[in-house]
Amino acid sequence: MAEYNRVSECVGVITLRNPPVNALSAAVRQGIVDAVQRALSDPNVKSVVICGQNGIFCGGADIKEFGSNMTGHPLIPMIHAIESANKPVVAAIEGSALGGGLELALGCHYRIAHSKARLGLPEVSLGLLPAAGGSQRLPRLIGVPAALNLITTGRHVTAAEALQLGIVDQVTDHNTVDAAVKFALSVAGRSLDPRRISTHPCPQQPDLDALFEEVMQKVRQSARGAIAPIACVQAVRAAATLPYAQGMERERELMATLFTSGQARALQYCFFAERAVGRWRMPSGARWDTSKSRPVHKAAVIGLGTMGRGITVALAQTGLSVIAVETQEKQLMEAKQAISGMLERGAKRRGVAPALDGVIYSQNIQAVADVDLVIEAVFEDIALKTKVFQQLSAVCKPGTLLCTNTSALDVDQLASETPNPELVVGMHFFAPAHVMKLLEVVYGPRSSPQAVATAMQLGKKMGKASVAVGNCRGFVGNRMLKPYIEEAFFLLEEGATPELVDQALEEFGFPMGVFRMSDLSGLDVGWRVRKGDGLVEPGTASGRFARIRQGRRYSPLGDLLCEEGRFGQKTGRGWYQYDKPGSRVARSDPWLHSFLGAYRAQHGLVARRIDHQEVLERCLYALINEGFHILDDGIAAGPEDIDVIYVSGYGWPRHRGGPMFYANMVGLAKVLERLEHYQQLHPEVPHLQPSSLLRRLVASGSPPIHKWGEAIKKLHSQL
Ligand SMILES: C[C@H](O)[C@H](C)C(=O)SCCNC(=O)CCNC(=O)[C@H](O)C(C)(C)COP(=O)([O-])OP(=O)([O-])OC[C@H]1O[C@@H](n2cnc3c(N)ncnc32)[C@H](O)[C@@H]1OP(=O)([O-])[O-]
Repeated sequence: MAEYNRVSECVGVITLRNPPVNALSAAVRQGIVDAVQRALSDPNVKSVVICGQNGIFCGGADIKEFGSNMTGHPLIPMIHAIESANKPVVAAIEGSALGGGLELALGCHYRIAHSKARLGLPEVSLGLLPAAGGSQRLPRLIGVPAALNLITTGRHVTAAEALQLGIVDQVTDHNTVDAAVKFALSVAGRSLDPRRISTHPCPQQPDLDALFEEVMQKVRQSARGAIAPIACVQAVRAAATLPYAQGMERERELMATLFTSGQARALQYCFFAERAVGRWRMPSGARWDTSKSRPVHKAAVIGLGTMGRGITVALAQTGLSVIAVETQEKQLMEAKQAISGMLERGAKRRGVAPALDGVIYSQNIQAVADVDLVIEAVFEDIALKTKVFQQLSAVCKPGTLLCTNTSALDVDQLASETPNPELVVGMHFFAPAHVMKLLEVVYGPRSSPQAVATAMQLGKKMGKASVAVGNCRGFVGNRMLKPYIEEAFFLLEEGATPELVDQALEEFGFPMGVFRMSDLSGLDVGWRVRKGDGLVEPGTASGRFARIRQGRRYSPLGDLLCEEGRFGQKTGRGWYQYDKPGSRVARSDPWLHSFLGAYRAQHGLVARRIDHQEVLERCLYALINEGFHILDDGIAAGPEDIDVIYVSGYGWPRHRGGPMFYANMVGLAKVLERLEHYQQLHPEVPHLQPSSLLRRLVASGSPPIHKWGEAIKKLHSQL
């Protein structure tokens, strides 16, 4: 709701009250309408200030209302009534003014912001566009290019940048409401016509068509199938070419195409899923709100290879002091240089001083004796990691949390090498660790809730999307990736090409298909893991048993390429060819195509036509099916955990919501039917065998995704 007071005798102050972000719910909108009416009809009131309680102006329209029929006073006429008021209305912006919140402020005649405030129109990140006049008023206020940038990216700007752009009139370091009241007093009685943004013509832009063409091309390229960014460009074009009223009509039309779209639902699901994973819970019943994290003032990183360097930077950027340990002197010197460079570049981008002094380098593991938390990032070898954990147990002070950055090894096995297994968790970062958002916090059966709480808290502090998952081979992300990659290999055997498979996945929205991604990360990485799994035996890549390993279908295609030294970009040859080792532009390789032909002939395989639909169904449904096994095993607490992992760490297109959300959109019965179809065709492929949880969910009427949690609990209780 919105509260109304009169201060300084003649200033009406309207305070939005809807914790935690004063979202413009129906009650708040009605409260504003009533309060504005009171202020305008009170002869004692000369000017008005609008602000938000608890140091935040307004987080925009209430996203929770989008799922149901919108009721209450509409936003557009509410804002119009403020703009056309005959008394100056000043917005006092603290914390955030986002989406409808900024649109409300743009309807006011003046805007005062606190220096720490953030402003923006992030609707595009929810699959929408600024639909309360923002797409028409912002270009009129700050010009077309700047408005296009803010609206198509959805980025938040600082108060300083907002002042420079002309969005706000004043920035203060003091109490913003007081500053706004003082300002409101100073502008009482002034003409307001020049302050009604909607009445302004849009600043002329030379060569408008060329600008919009260029922006639309860029947006289409980066959108990868998302429709909202394109609609945002079209809405701003309306502002630049049409009178305000017609522009508003165009804004309304475009919003109508987006509001009920599957993409908007997927992106709003992601918004809430990213907040839901912070409310973690373990099968033991331990939860985020009943488990206290330990304070971490000092941390350490053991092993300064690529991952160790990125982790050190991510920790140092939080302001923590970090001990970075590397036993090899040459490696240590190289790491120091690399880390300093990353810290300086990061600080420059964020406009802050680099935290170089926060990192202490050492060759001696003794140096970590008094830290609160250690992250081990040495080479992915269980024997080496075990030795490091034994050394740490001997060196570290009591209570120090021992975390491993392993991407696939058994966290509980490492824990068993220490006297306090409850202090051991996995912190699985993704390369580059100081850039990639995702962090899998892996708990073993003996990890304490406090250890999980501390790792999750540290992840949040590093700005990571931290997801708590159980310990198993490959945890969640890599475990689901395995059947996805295997299906891609099988499709090559049956007639597909890397180009066809990658094109299907990239049109779906992935930044890179399986084979381009494999060339980037290096084919030898997967080869080493398959060797570790005992799947690769010398000389078994040909002959009758080449395509059956451990009792199931196996494709040695990747192994054969590695035996040829084709590791991908780093060798200039992989599934594609590259101009030279290290270059990134993939080109079709005739050698690879004739190799596939020869391989099929050798194994009596006849190539057949494979379409994009089959590629998507086999690769994505195999991945999703593993997701259901993971939910059934309790390794992930809910579908949101899996979806946040895939969207923030594996390139799953955000406008598709994530693998489990996508399965829900496609329909669980359809996913089950297609898996059964392919399983019949390929009985030697166990990962196509539908998960029993999927079967049971379909049998129980395919409940909507937000009901899966309770449905799974109920199904488990019936077992
Ligand atoms: C017509 C108009 O054109 C259109 C159509 C629109 O206006 S569309 C809407 C456009 N607005 C946005 O895109 C802004 C979205 N919000 C944010 O970016 C951030 O929230 C924040 C404002 C920067 C604060 O960050 P935070 O880190 O301090 O807290 P939090 O954990 O994120 O959020 C705290 C709690 O508030 C909830 N919440 C936040 N914003 C909300 C919103 N707009 N509606 C409903 N709930 C919201 C959130 O789910 C969480 O709930 P819970 O998990 O505790 O139950």
